[in-house]
Amino acid sequence: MAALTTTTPNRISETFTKLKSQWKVAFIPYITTGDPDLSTTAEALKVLNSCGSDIIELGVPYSYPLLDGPVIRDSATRSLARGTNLNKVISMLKEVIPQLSCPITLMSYSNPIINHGIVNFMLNISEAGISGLVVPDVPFEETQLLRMEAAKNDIELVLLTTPTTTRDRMKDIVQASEGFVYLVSTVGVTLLELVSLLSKPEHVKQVAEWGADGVIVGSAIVKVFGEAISPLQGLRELKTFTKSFKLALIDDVYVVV
Ligand SMILES: O=P(O)(O)OC[C@@H](O)[C@@H](O)c1c[nH]c2ccccc12
Repeated sequence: MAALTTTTPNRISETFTKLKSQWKVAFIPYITTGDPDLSTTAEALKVLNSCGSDIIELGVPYSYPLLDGPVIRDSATRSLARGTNLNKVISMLKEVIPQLSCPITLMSYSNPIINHGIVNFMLNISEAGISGLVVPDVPFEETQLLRMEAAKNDIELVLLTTPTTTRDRMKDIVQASEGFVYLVSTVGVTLLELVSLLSKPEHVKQVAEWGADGVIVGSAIVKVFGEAISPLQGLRELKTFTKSFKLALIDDVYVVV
């Protein structure tokens, strides 16, 4: 049982330590579970894994994804319309994660977690092989219970900051966050600039050159499935797309200071 093992080889923090020692920047694609359907998500995870993703961020669809942009919001709506729920997500992950070599971070709004029960949720995702968790709608001050239950199950709880987070609060968040600290580039003008920036491989490269330890690409990847004429076509495009992003990050040597 994963929850009881003392050494989890696939910790997010270990992945970053390894990449940093090689002067590499983590490539982290985001996809929404169940869009277009759960079996395609399972295949997409295998494609992302085999194309060199360092970590994969997987979204649990939610009906009020207030912190998401239009592309991810639409993909959550499509997924929920197909009947995706947390139990189905967990069962799918139990099957697929053993076939992957990169760690998976789950992204879920607080509501599905609370409905499932926090204690059960952490136990179940840990048993499924999940390594990290992002809960974007819980303010840092209210993350204590989540952090405690995550720690019991060897799940790294990733905390978020934004460009407007005060210095003092940011210090506390950086100290408490596990795996990595998620700098959300989605406030005001920064939002528009950075979101549009991260839609092409060269943009990812630019962010890496600014000194980030990793880059997360969500909307641009999710769009591939939204626009594909079939799940199979979506998977094909996902492959090409992921390879081009990954290539942009490895075709140069970065010195991150
Ligand atoms: O879509 P972008 O701009 O490429 O960024 C990834 C981001 O969408 C993903 O990590 C994410 C999905 N849902 C979120 C909620 C809050 C913050 C971040 C997220």
